[in-house]
Amino acid sequence: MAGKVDLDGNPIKPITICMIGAGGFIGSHLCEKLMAETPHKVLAVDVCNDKIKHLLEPASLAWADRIQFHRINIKNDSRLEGLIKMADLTINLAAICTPADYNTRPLDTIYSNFIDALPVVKYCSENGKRLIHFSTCEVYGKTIGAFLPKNSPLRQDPTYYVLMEDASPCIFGPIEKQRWSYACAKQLIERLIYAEGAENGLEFTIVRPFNWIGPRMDFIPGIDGPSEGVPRVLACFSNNLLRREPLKLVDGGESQRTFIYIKDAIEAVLLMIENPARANGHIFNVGNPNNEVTVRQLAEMMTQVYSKVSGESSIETPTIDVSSKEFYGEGYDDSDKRIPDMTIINKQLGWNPKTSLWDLLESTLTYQHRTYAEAIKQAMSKTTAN
Ligand SMILES: NC(=O)c1ccc[n+]([C@@H]2O[C@H](COP(=O)([O-])OP(=O)(O)OC[C@H]3O[C@@H](n4cnc5c(N)ncnc54)[C@H](O)[C@@H]3O)[C@@H](O)[C@H]2O)c1
Ligand SMILES: O=C(O)[C@H]1O[C@H](OP(=O)(O)OP(=O)(O)OC[C@H]2O[C@@H](n3ccc(=O)[nH]c3=O)[C@H](O)[C@@H]2O)[C@H](O)[C@@H](O)[C@@H]1O
Repeated sequence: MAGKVDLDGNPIKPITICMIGAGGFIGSHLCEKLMAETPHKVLAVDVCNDKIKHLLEPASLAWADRIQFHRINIKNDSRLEGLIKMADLTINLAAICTPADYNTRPLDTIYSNFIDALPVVKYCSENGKRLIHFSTCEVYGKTIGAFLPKNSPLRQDPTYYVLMEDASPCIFGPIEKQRWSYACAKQLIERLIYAEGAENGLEFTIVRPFNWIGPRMDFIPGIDGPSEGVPRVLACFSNNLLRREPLKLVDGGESQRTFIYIKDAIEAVLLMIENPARANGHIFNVGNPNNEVTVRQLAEMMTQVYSKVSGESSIETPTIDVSSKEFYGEGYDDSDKRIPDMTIINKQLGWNPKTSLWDLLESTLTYQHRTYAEAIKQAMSKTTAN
């Protein structure tokens, strides 16, 4: 670790990071990376710490004096400002960020993604502290191409679908499509942060993740989350595979996504942390443009990979179609296609994703099988016995 330099050859000084939402999927991987590979300290803020317990206990861990957990709900806790003041950098990950909530709990979604993020921005700005804020690729909404006639050759032209931080518009559906409550709240907090930078000199970086996936993402309903809960697609499909039930394709599974392995994405975040001069003032797409599939193709790949890692043959009807109204309820809508432009992150940080979709699914589904298969079997046999 000693002697590590940044991208411009300057020595990297150890810093203290206030990480809000550290107990979630991305936070847990970022904490792991910071503890294992850097000298930085983390003040980990979250309402729960299940996903980082292995980094907090036992006290004999090599990094024990570099990570502290603070159980704080940022909605209403006066300790937050003190922690931000103690740190050199604040990273805000806290948010409601599962699509099943956007149309069913739009108020909680807007409060979580905008109102609750406001004091964090304000404390950073007032105290002259650097902020890395987690936004989302959903701020782009739908592509321009989605509005072209179905048979238009322009749909094949990247100008109409590649998403660029400094050029693409943000295209959301009507207000009654409450799906967009999340994207709209994230867009407004981005604009506020940008304005704090322009008017008050806030040093900020905004991250727009494009479907980061991997171990510890969300929960498996009925095992480590509510039975009726609907997590993001990786956990939904994992749950179906573990229970040997068909994977549900919403509205035909035609939407397209690019998936990136969490470990590749965390490398990009570490570069932002350790290269402030190159990251400040920028908005970065972080995704893998080479890993594009339709949701239907994702279901087929996951079925094949799960069969390989579990040694179980796949079921006779591996997928079924469901309507979005049935699956998510009234007010759902969808992004059609998400290809990140990589120009800015390449130029500023020289970063590129590495892991193919096949490889990332193999390591992730190996983890899902190892972590949950036994618990699911037991839960299912209990249900049958009752
Ligand atoms: N995973 C992705 O691919 C992805 C994609 C786009 C954007 N993002 C953004 O990245 C961030 C992190 O996402 P994630 O996938 O790790 O989600 P996550 O739900 O696993 O983590 C969010 C964490 O924030 C905590 N949190 C929420 N509200 C809080 C509050 N009021 N006080 C304290 N803690 C609170 C939660 O307990 C949770 O541990 C979010 O802002 C999300 O919008 C993630
Ligand atoms: O990950 C991201 O980059 C962003 O996008 C996600 O949104 P989305 O990709 O729509 O969410 P998923 O739940 O992962 O769904 C992906 C697609 O799979 C479909 N789906 C989901 C679950 C399922 O069981 N079946 C199914 O067909 C959805 O309708 C959607 O088209 C979430 O909004 C955020 O976590 C994040 O901001």
